[in-house]
Amino acid sequence: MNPVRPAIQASGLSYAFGGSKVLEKVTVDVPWGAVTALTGPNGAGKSTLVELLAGVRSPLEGVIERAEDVALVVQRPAVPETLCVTVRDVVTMGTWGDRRRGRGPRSARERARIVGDAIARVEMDGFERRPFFALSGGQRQRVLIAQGLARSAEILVLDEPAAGLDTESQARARTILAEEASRGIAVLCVTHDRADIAAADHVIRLERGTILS
Ligand SMILES: Nc1ncnc2c1ncn2[C@@H]1O[C@H](COP(=O)(O)OP(=O)(O)OP(=O)(O)O)[C@@H](O)[C@H]1O
Repeated sequence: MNPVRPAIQASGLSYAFGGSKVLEKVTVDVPWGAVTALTGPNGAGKSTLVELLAGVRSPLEGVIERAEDVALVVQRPAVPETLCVTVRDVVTMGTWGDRRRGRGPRSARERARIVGDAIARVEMDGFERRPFFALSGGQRQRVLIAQGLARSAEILVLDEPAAGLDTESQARARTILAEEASRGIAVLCVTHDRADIAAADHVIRLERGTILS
């Protein structure tokens, strides 16, 4: 983590689906040690922007510099019953990300500790052996947040992590993000929630594919 450079620096990002422009020369910095909320109306381009920032999509134009690996928490997916992964499996997948670089857990015991801690933080302990498909939408979302935490990445990007959560779980998710930022990592969170926006250290507003200053 280099405090001089932002965690993510992106400039002049443009993106289109087919012929229709979704992002138009967007420039954003994501700072270290803070929660940055990304907000704006439906269709503004928030998911597209976080996918570009996380490296899931490539921009048509513009430059993105990431100081570290990014953990991306996607919106809760619908999963078929034939996908027999458990809650523990889904969270454990979060620890696989850095195997190429030898940065993952050093032992099975360490992996189990990371996974157990992440599950406990989203208050899903007791559900470890449950099939992921059998969870409610909000429970799946909490498990995906735990997967993001288990990545132990320096940059955490979440696409509407509070969608479908009850009020108590939303507050818990907000606390978790603040805790992550307070240990110095960069947190970028797409949200429509007023309390999330009020609690964020920085707010980026996107409207029709451009940043409102
Ligand atoms: N796979 C796709 N194919 C074609 N168009 C798409 C696709 N995904 C998104 N779009 C379009 O790109 C625009 C931006 O979508 P995006 O999902 O980034 O918005 P958003 O701000 O995240 O919206 P929401 O708040 O509803 O989640 C929308 O007009 C949307 O219809």
